[in-house]
Amino acid sequence: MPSTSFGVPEKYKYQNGFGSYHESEAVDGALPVGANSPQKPAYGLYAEKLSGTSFTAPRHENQQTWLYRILPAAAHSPFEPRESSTYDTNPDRKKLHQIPNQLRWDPFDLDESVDWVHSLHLVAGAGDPTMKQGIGMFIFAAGRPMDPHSAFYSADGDFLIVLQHGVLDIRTELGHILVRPNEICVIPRGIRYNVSLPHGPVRGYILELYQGHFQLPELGPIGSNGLANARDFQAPVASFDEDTSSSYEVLSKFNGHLFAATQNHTPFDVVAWHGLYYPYKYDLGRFSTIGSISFDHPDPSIFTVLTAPSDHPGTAVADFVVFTPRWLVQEDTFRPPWYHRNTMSEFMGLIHGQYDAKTGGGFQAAGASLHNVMSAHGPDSSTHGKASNAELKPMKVGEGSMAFMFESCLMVGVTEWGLRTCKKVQDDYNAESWEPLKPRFRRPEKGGERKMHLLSNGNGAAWGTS
Ligand SMILES: O=C(O)Cc1cc(O)ccc1O
Ligand SMILES: [Fe+2]
Repeated sequence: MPSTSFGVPEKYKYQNGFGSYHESEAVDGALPVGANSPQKPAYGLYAEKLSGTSFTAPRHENQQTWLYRILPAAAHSPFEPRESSTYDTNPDRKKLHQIPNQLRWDPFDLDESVDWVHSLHLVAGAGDPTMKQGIGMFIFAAGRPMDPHSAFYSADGDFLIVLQHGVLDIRTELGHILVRPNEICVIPRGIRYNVSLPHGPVRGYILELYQGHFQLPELGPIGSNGLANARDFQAPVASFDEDTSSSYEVLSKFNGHLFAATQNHTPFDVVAWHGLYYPYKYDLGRFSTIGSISFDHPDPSIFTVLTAPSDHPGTAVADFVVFTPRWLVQEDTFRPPWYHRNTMSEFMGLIHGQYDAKTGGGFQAAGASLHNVMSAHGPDSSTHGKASNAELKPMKVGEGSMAFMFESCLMVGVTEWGLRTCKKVQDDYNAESWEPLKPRFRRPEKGGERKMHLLSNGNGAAWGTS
């Protein structure tokens, strides 16, 4: 296999940029010039359009891609239902338990017996893919490559894949993506792909977005750079096979159910493509983290990598937020997150290391937690004890660690699998985390003890205290 100068195989070349118009041809001249659908596309290819938004979506949201392929995707037998009694990603509302409890899961097991398609477990979600509304949160754990003569797609939404263990070799219609530790990958609705596992078992989390697409958050006063920079997102280059004589299976996740169709040609026959609708990956190590350099703990929205907005500005159906290694330098500040109850729901996972708000040991890599709408939470008792007495010198937290959050404006329900079948829910979460907190209130002996922080002249306080 040809290699680049860095030893990375040629097939894993990428084009850089988020939301960028990209074009790629594996054979010179395969992309038509100045037109999308010529009467006879070059080399006898078929032109096929793949739309990720309605045709008439506003220009800044519009995402369409033109594919030039050996045979159109439509050339297959009718889809048949598959494994309907066992395939368990169906997000039917009746199966979701909406409960106010704080939930935490022990690390999910690796499962070497299944491939990618059968590795998907819906843990929690809200909404309904048939209405193109809401989200699904999945755990995946697989140990077998997909049959190389198969391709999978989800008609339900975009997959944001957060890899926790192993390496994913994803062959998509638009080219290859190698997802390595600490990387995430987005595969938009409808794109067909095959997952093989070059380094053995894999495990991780998926946020499926039933509505819209992910975008970079606004930067506001931060300015034009910072957080996830557009240039660090990588899309594949065109790469194709020519097999038109053996049998392939196309698997579809359609409203959470599995369907299969057969065809006598490879689904990976796209010789060239151009457009705005494509899969991409991002290395979380490239996230340029921003924080307070004076006092107080800022909202975690400053850690947003990608956001999927609702119709209401500033309110996300899903934010993907990362807690990266970072310096904390705030003066006179309780540095971990404050105790809080939020209108948004928060599903958290840990890729590796230790999350600085939960040092009690119960939140582990490959585990998860859910703090639903208005469910009270915050640092566990051990973290509170340490942080309220810590010497406030500059301190690096999260070294070697990567925690993340799927935050949503929607109330999230937990599936039967998430609540019971997986057998990972911790029954001592509250008892270990917050119930041990002791009252610390004491009445002032005389006068007040109102303090102003170091940077203020204190005038405001002086009027109100003795
Ligand atoms: O609950 C959590 O650990 C996530 C979180 C982190 C933070 O810094 C502020 C608020 C918040 O919900
Ligand atoms: Fe929180």
